[in-house]
Amino acid sequence: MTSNAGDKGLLIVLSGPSGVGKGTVCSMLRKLAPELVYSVSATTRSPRAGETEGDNYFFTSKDKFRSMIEKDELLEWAEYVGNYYGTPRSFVRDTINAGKDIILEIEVQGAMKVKQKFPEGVFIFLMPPSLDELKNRIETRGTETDESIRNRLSVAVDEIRLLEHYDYAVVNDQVETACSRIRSIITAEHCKRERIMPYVNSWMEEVR
Ligand SMILES: Nc1ncnc2c1ncn2[C@@H]1O[C@H](COP(=O)(O)OP(=O)(O)OP(=O)(O)O)[C@@H](O)[C@H]1O
Ligand SMILES: Nc1nc2c(ncn2[C@@H]2O[C@H](COP(=O)(O)O)[C@@H](O)[C@H]2O)c(=O)[nH]1
Repeated sequence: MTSNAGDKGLLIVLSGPSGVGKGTVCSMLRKLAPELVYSVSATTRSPRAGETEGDNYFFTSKDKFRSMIEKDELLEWAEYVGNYYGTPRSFVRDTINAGKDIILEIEVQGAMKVKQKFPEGVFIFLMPPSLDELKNRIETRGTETDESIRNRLSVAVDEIRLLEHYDYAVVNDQVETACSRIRSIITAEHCKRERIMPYVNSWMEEVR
């Protein structure tokens, strides 16, 4: 959904532990809600099979990543299980200034940094139906080494503890249902921000 002319778009942050299904939910949202814009992050991790430059991530060296930090080109960045991840600032700024809604799919440390800088953002935490199911999902995805799975699961509980700092929790039981919940949140946030009082006042003038 795009905002009224002249208004800024929403900055939506989708976080949650590794393997909960953030990427899967975002892929389906891309189909169901093509008007939403997706922020592509920079990372120092290696591409997985099937991942492409500029679509999944901007894959960068540690030196290049440090230079992006020094030049203040990142809205936020974090170190996550041995690699750096960060959100290019200019794309986010240009998108919301153009009145379009943008989604950042990022981990919790980065989300909290965005919240400090941009408290008017919409912060959504994607929850697994259970910790066993989270483990099952990250294992069956088949992309991580045993060590990476252990590291990712070991930070998951601390990540879930930060849930209270988010505006919404969405359980990813079924992908379609989770997408529908997220779309409802976006619609509600637009309704909350629309300046309806001028319209209401003009109707009231007519009935007076
Ligand atoms: N609702 C769901 N029900 C069952 N399986 C799911 C569901 N959502 C995602 N999955 C599966 O769980 C695995 C992890 O999903 P995904 O890669 O989207 O997670 P992620 O949160 O983006 O992980 P990461 O943070 O590591 O990138 C995938 O194999 C995906 O197909
Ligand atoms: N703080 C940030 N976290 C990010 C960003 N882009 C992705 N992520 C998160 O990192 C983990 C690991 O991702 P993976 O692709 O290696 O599985 C996951 O939680 C992502 O959401 C970012 O720009 N900043």
